[in-house]
Amino acid sequence: MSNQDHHSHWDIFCAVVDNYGDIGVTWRLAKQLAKEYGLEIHLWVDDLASFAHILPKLDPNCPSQSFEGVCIKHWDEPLSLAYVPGKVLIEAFACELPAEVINSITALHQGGGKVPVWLNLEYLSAEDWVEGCHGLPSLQRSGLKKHFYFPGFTHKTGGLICEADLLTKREHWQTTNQRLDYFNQLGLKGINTDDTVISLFSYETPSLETLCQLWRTGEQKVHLLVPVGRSLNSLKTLIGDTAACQPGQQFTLDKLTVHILPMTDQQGYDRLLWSCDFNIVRGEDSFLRAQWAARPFIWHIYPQEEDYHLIKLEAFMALYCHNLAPEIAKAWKMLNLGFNQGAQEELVPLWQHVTNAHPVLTQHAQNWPSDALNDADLATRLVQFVKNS
Ligand SMILES: Cc1cn([C@H]2C[C@H](O)[C@@H](COP(=O)(O)OP(=O)(O)O[C@H]3O[C@@H](C)[C@H](O)[C@@H](O)[C@H]3O)O2)c(=O)[nH]c1=O
Repeated sequence: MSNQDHHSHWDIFCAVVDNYGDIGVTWRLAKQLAKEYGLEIHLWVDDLASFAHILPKLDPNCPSQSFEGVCIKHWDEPLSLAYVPGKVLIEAFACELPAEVINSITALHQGGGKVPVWLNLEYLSAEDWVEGCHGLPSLQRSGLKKHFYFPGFTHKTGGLICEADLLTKREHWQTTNQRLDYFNQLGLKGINTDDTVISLFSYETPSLETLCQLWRTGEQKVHLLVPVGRSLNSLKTLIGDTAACQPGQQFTLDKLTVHILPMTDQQGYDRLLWSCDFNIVRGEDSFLRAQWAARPFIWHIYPQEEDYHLIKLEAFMALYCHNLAPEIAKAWKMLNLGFNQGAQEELVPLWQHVTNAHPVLTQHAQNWPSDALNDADLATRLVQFVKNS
């Protein structure tokens, strides 16, 4: 037995492909495992500059630093920091692990040592096949075994990331009506109690032009809160040169006010979602956080080749609408599908339908988290999975 057998830490490797979803998901998981399970977590990230957008305190030039009980390490090539095998090795979203890591666990295996439980954390999907693939082993040429870990919405999958106290905190925030104070803290001006507030964190789509025109000419005052980033590219016809937009700016056009926000840390973004009447979210992590925010939302799913993402969208919508009144479910689904397909005028009646159904959709959104979580969240199931491995 080598000395390395005694290391109990977990390593999570994350390659930032584009956007913030890969790092967003792994950072949430790392924080939760450290806080709720007292685990020593090493989060290896190849792009610290991107990470700093959602963790502003991070120093992109520092190779090793700790926040919220997680040791964040720079994953460069060749690896400057030594990798020491721990209890668990997670490769996020099939990222290719560094050669040093593979060599190290292979040598350990060949020497008869105890190798880490090796998992590939997959993307979230509500499709049926996920249940059958969750947990399956894949035998590597080296003789090592890697398991596929699939997050999901049913009890036969790997579950969904949700911190133990999150829903209680969110409920307290909403019942004590902290949103106007929060908007003030963010420096947003002119939002009154009865105004409609919508957050926007999407990819580019012409649907936004149509919705903005609708909000502009409606009866109700609408505030659109837009963190700097890709959504702004779709607001050019509305507010002009969006490349020059700075956080803190706001543009009022008839009944619509667009507020440009800075990106905040994840806790700040959660609070934004909890504070809005409606959220437009994207990708994987903001999509899930909008569900925990218990408010109606549109999901702009990450586009994939041959429109595969639309299959994933349909699978989720079918699950989400399972016990929603059919007429409302139909309008909400068509609104989501249309938004993802860049629909324009067709969205107008759908938005109106969804707005009229806002109280029903909000009630539905409040019931959803317990249905989605089933018996346990992802971290709880993951810790159990490792114990059983
Ligand atoms: C707007 C905002 C977001 N965030 C966080 C929330 C999330 O953790 C993260 C955004 O991630 P997502 O919502 O998943 O959207 P994304 O588009 O950034 O990420 C995507 O990346 C692709 C590579 C993946 O394949 C997709 O599945 C998806 O995850 O940014 C903040 O922390 N502060 C902010 O102000």
